[in-house]
Amino acid sequence: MPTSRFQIGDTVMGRWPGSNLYYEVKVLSYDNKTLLYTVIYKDGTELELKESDITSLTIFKQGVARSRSRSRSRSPGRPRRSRSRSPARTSRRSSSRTTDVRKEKLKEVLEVRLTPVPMTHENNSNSKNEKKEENNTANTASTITEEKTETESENQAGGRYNLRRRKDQGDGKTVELEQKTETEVLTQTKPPTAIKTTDLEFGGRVGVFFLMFLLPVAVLALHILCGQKDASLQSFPLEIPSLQSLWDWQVFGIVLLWLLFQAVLSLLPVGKLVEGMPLKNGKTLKYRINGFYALLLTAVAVGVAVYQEVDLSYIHAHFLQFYTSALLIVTLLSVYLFVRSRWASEDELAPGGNSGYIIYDFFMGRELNPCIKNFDIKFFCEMRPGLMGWVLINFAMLQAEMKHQNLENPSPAMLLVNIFQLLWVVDGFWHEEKLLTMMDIVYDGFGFMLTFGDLTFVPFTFTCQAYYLVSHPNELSVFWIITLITMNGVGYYIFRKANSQKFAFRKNPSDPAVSHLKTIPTATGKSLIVSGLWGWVRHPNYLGDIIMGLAWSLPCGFNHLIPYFYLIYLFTLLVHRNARDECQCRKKYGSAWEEYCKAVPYRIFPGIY
Ligand SMILES: NC(=O)C1=CN([C@@H]2O[C@H](COP(=O)(O)OP(=O)(O)OC[C@H]3O[C@@H](n4cnc5c(N)ncnc54)[C@H](OP(=O)(O)O)[C@@H]3O)[C@@H](O)[C@H]2O)C=CC1
Ligand SMILES: CC(C)CCC[C@@H](C)[C@H]1CC=C2C3=C(CC[C@@]21C)[C@@]1(C)CC[C@H](O)C(C)(C)[C@@H]1CC3
Repeated sequence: MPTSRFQIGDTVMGRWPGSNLYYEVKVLSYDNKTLLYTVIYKDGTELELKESDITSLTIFKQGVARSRSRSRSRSPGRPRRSRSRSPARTSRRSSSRTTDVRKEKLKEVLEVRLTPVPMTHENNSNSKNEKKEENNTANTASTITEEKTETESENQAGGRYNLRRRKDQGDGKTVELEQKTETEVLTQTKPPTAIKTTDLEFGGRVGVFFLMFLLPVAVLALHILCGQKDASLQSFPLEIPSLQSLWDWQVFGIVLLWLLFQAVLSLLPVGKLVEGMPLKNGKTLKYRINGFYALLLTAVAVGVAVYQEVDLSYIHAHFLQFYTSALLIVTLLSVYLFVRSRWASEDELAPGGNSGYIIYDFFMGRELNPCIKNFDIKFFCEMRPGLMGWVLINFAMLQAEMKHQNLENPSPAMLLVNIFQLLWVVDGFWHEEKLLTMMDIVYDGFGFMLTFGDLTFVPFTFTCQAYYLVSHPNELSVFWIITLITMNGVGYYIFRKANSQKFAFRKNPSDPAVSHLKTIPTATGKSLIVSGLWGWVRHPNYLGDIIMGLAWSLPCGFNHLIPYFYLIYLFTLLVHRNARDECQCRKKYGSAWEEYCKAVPYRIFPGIY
């Protein structure tokens, strides 16, 4: 009969899963069967820990004192080796790695896997920055991170991997790893088993099956409605196009050339090379951040084409054919992605697209970062052809409007829609690097949903206001123009300020631009901003985006609902995304998140819970 070393009620130091940080915890109970202690952290989080992840207060203090004196006596020339629990930190490391560093990285990755959510948005923080943020939690946490010597770290490694969350948070994803010594981990030939997706989104298999047909049909319906004289929803379906009119080989060729052109631009050796977030296998992919240059070069190419009297209104005249061509490419690409994922190692699979159900996994995407050599197909599709295509199509609609309505200059409504959306796209490319830390890149697989979203949904629905205005002119008074410019400006300010503030804070909380902000410390060492925009609502960046979305639709007037499609989509997507993100934050930050929710009760809209 095993006996426990620590007693119920004892205050001891417990390791936080996925880290080298020790916190003061209270022992709540001991399970003789699993040999696990249930402990409660000061922030209220309850976890199950192994005995080897618990140490008594006295031994812990002696250990810290010993390692401090050791670090003091270290020769000044020898670099201090600091270990991180953050996957982001590793992204700054030199690409020529030593075996030691690789080992350490693998350990970190394994540690990170123990965290309830296999992702982090923290980006490129260096050890100094991270340390600063940890200091925010100094009142609750003690860290031996900096003081650890290599031998100590490695000795400890053996017992580090099976910290277990006390409660499965209901996400159905495995958060437990078998205990392995570091040597076992490094010499194993097979990567650890991938997390199986059991918690299905979007209504599961049946839901995604219908979505897969509904989405393309909905976009088609939107086109038909936007393009026909009477764009009211009641008049649907009026002008159903013949099957023949949906296809044109020349258009298909143009779409292929566009994709190729954007792919070549993305490979140009201009712009900085940055490392993405560490993958499960410990590797990081390198990305060339040259989207802004690619946008400029695309603008030059389009300028030259217009100068050569290429009639861009061709895009308007063949809009449906462009859509069907893109849809065919999306379908073929999704099949390719699904088939190639059969050869992907389990480690390369996305946590959300590995249910074992073909339809579901095809839709959600099995592989996280499908690459051809160094070319990350997902990262490319997410930003390049769709976003650039959006701006190009808008411009083509502007030309089509002048042609169809015999105008010498584009209408103010068309100009506003073009300028507002161009500003957003330029902003996206200017901050392209930040995309690397987003949920879509770090967490979601690349399947039909994202390929469809990136290559057809973005260019063919985000352009619906401009498409609508070609055949539905709307006069705008000066008052309206000023109101819309102000609205877009306010939305953009909130969107940009909130995103930049969070990014700067995650990078370096002591940055003078953000150091004045009030924060709530969390047990993970990261803090949550609780003042300024992030103290107003819990997702101010979404609010800014929605205000902009409204300013993009209002220029089309109030005659029809159809130009408000983007706003309705954005609202639905961001409300769903907010719920998804909050669920993950609750798991990541436990009671600190609850405290944040109490301090900032509104989700996206001020005054609305
Ligand atoms: N137009 C469109 O189609 C779409 C636009 N977008 C836009 O993209 C942008 C990014 O969106 P998205 O990635 O979804 O979400 P966020 O940029 O809001 O990222 C959410 C993460 O931020 C961190 N966080 C949350 N609250 C706080 C806080 N108080 N203090 C510090 N960190 C906090 C958490 O991660 P951690 O703590 O781990 O850092 C959380 O997981 C938004 O502006 C959105 O509007 C997004 C989707 C579609
Ligand atoms: C119902 C559809 C299939 C859903 C598709 C959703 C996608 C179109 C969007 C999901 C998140 C996106 C983002 C951008 C584009 C649209 C998609 C892919 C974004 C890259 C655009 C540029 C911005 O600056 C951004 C903030 C980086 C956006 C991030 C999210």
